[in-house]
Amino acid sequence: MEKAAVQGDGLVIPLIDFSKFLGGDESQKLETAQAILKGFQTAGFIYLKNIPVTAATRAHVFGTSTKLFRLPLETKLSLGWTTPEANRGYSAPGREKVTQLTDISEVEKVRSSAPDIKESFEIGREGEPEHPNQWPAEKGELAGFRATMTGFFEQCKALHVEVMRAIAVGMGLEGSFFDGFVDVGDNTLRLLHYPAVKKEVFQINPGQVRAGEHSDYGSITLLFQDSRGGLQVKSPNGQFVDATPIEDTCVVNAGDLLARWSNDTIKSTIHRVVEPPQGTEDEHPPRYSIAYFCNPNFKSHIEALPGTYATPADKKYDGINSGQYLVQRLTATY
Ligand SMILES: O=C(O)CCC(=O)C(=O)O
Ligand SMILES: [Fe+2]
Repeated sequence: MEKAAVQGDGLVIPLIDFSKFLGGDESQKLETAQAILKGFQTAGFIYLKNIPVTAATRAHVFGTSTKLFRLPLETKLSLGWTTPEANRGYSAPGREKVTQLTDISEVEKVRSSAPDIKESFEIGREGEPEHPNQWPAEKGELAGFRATMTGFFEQCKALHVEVMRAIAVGMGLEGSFFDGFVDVGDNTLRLLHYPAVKKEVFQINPGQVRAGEHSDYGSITLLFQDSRGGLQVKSPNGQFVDATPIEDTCVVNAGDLLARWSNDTIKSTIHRVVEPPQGTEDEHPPRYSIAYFCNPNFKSHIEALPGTYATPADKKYDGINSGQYLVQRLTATY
């Protein structure tokens, strides 16, 4: 077995070679699927290496993301995020305060005390006439932006399908069990930029973070981080543990809807982004990351998966529509 990607305070996040699921023989496939499921059941997080999204593609997408955030604020604001139903476009620093709080007035209080130091840009599935993506003008540095991002969106969509196949195999279900639940690609590609920030900002306000603690909402999230660090995952004992970047890996975490779908046999674990651990300068350099939030098709009805309960009375949650669930969660956050 591979050395764990992260280990501390009772939290063990495995590092898993995904090529052994995609291209291995039957026993490698099964063993890898079981390791993936176990990672989601115990930590809620895994690191995958040897995924089909190449290092060159990832580097190109990060470079393109950097260019977007270099646009004048005014231009970015003209592409602004509008509604939870659309969930597309630009959010300026302080706009979204991710938190576990669902009471709007509580969220408001937290937001005004220490807003997240980040800006983001969300891209949804193409071909939804009611919710078009907010593309920047294809000129100068931004020429090719749309093609780059839609291409990456499709690759991540395919990776979601494959990770769900691994979960199905791990659970002893038909490998294709989830295919009809995830084939539409009702997912969100979020480009994230955490601007350079003076270290004293964190000293003056001990509650200051780059992104507040939260769990994700959907099935799984594919998270690509640069080499800066700062991502932390909450351990079963309640401490935040550094999820240190490992080159050429993708961090994958389970979201609340997958936890619910699995009757809480899979964990959706709290995480956040704080001041990076290292650095001798008086300012932290910017950090870029890319989160691809996967969801079951918005039309899907989500209720406890076969094998996750003994009798119907053991089902912890009522069935719920995937799209409605997501809009509910987003409404509480923005
Ligand atoms: O930037 C990161 O590393 C994490 C971002 C995140 O957790 C989120 O946007 O949900
Ligand atoms: Fe997250």
